[in-house]
Amino acid sequence: MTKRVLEADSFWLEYGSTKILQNIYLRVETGQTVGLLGRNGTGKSSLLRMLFGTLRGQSQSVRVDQKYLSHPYQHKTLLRYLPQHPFVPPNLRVEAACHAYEVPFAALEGYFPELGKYHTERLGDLSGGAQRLVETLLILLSPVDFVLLDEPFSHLAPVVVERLEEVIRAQAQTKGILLSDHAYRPVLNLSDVVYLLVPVGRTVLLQDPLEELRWRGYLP
Ligand SMILES: Nc1ncnc2c1ncn2[C@@H]1O[C@H](COP(=O)(O)OP(=O)(O)OP(=O)(O)O)[C@@H](O)[C@H]1O
Repeated sequence: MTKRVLEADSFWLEYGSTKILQNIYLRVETGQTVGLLGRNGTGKSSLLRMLFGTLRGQSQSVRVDQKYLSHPYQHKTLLRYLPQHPFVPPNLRVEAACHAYEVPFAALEGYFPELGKYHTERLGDLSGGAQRLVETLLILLSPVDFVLLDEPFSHLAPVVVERLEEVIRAQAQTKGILLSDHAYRPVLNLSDVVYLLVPVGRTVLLQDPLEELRWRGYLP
């Protein structure tokens, strides 16, 4: 299978006179998981939204296989994005959501048999954690080349996080996965490459992640 490469650079984002992003370079290949860490408010979610194309900054360059894309989200088989907050309409049933995202319900159930009973439930009637898990799987198992995951581990019990790590590992055989989460251990376990977003709005490619995360003040 031919490798595809997603790149972000020249991102410039200001809210009013506050600079958020200004010196960004990030690269994800299919077959690879890339971690994105950073303290609260450094701009990780903004970066992911700009990469997806739904947030426009003062400038941005998103390229796939060296070709510039102005609205990446419009390329249906290219990439999908898991936002931090619920995004599936709460009155939609799980089976209908699967259909909309082109993910067979059996695939969800295959990884998490306990989701089997929710087939005809409305998303909004699930527990917060179950809803988050279903939404994360819808994105992760989508038939696309790249997935952007913003805090996929939040709201999940540790045992579920561990199993979700396995799903990410399996999907990263063919997809490029950009993973941002404060649960840094799973991020470091899974990632082939790790970037740290440091103030003001600059990505640093980490050579020795644990060591550098300590001396840069991300870890205590
Ligand atoms: N619409 C907006 N208007 C003004 N400021 C905003 C807006 N959206 C985000 N910000 C600011 O931009 C900064 C970056 O926010 P963002 O959510 O991207 O950070 P983050 O690194 O994802 O944070 P966290 O780890 O806490 O989720 C924050 O200081 C936030 O307050």
